[in-house]
Amino acid sequence: MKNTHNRRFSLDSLTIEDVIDWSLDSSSPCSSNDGCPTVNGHSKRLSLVMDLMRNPDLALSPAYMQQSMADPATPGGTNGDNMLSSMSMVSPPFTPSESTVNLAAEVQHDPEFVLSEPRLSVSEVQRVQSQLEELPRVVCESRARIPTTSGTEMFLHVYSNNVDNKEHLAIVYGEDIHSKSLFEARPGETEQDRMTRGAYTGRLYPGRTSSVEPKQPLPAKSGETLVRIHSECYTGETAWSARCDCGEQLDEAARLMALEGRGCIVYLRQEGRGIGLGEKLKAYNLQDLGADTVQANLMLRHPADARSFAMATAILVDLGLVNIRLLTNNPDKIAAVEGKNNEVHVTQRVPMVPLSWQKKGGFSSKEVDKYLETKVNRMGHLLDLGDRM
Ligand SMILES: Nc1nc2c(ncn2[C@@H]2O[C@H](COP(=O)(O)OP(=O)(O)OP(=O)(O)O)[C@@H](O)[C@H]2O)c(=O)[nH]1
Repeated sequence: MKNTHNRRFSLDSLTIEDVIDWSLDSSSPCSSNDGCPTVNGHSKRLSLVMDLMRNPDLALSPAYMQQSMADPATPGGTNGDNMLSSMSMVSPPFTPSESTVNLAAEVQHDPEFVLSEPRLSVSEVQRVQSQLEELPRVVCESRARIPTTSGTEMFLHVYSNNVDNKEHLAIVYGEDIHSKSLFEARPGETEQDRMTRGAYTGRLYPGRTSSVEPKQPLPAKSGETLVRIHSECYTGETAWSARCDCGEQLDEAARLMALEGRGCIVYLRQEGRGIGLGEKLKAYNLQDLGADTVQANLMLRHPADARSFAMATAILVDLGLVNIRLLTNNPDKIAAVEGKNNEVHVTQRVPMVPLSWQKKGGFSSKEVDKYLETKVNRMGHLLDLGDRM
């Protein structure tokens, strides 16, 4: 194995706090406070640092080194804006920036490249992300009552936001949970418009003319709402995959909320832990070739987990769900969803134990065993493997 150490733009001696201080330092040439252009509210320099922290192996790229070391304030230095002007204005956790993808491709074609583990763990990266990320602005565009095949009804909420163009969702159990942004009056709208987009109290029925029911709306229930923050998984939820337990987790969350008569599943469109379905399928092939889920992502030049949960925090705030019981085994998700300014408070973690482990049905496969083992051993998930693996 070739030694690539001396080719690195070294973060080795820096702590995460050093990196944050450096990128936020208002006396440095490209900070957010001195008029330097910004990306998604952060200084461009900070965005570079975030790219590097998500994928530290970018530092192995000569192009990355050249560009990231270039200082716009240094005479003769490359103007960082040239590179950064090609960066997507969309938050990297949701849509990887062009520059990241291109640089990653270059690393891959570097004959001297040797795959190495990230120097910052997943939880460290997510802690930094949650400290830095501003909450996106979200608007609930519409909602509708959905009777479900289990006999329970829920209200499906569709959100837009100022960060990406995906339709993130909230699946809401309980008529008293209302979206602030949905119910806000919009200029020029009629009662019919309000009912059509779902900004009504009570139930719709043929001939109804007012968005507000004559009787008082239900008093808001206090207490801590059961919440699941779920990331899209086409394979596990729609294509019957036994490689992961995503479908089972979604069904189980819905069942528990139906039992309580109240709850919310925030459904984020960050397929494959944020890398997208096409890349996830490549990761599956690498897993069949012997890699675990973390290694497969890294081999494809993606972070082990490319997700952000700031969107979920913003949606929960919009729904007024600020004290929650969170269904998860992922400690990083708890830290991330609480938000930069503790906008949401997780009062309790409710574990998600596979149904087959509880002897309550479910399914088993050697692939899901490996998937769960990797979550526990490599990503710090809070599941007791016992003597299963
Ligand atoms: N990259 C990648 N993503 C996967 C793989 N298997 C499942 N996923 C994705 O992982 C995500 C599952 O996330 P969640 O179930 O919301 O959350 P979690 O972080 O695993 O933690 P829990 O809340 O404990 O379930 C979905 O986006 C899946 O598409 C895999 O092998 N590789």
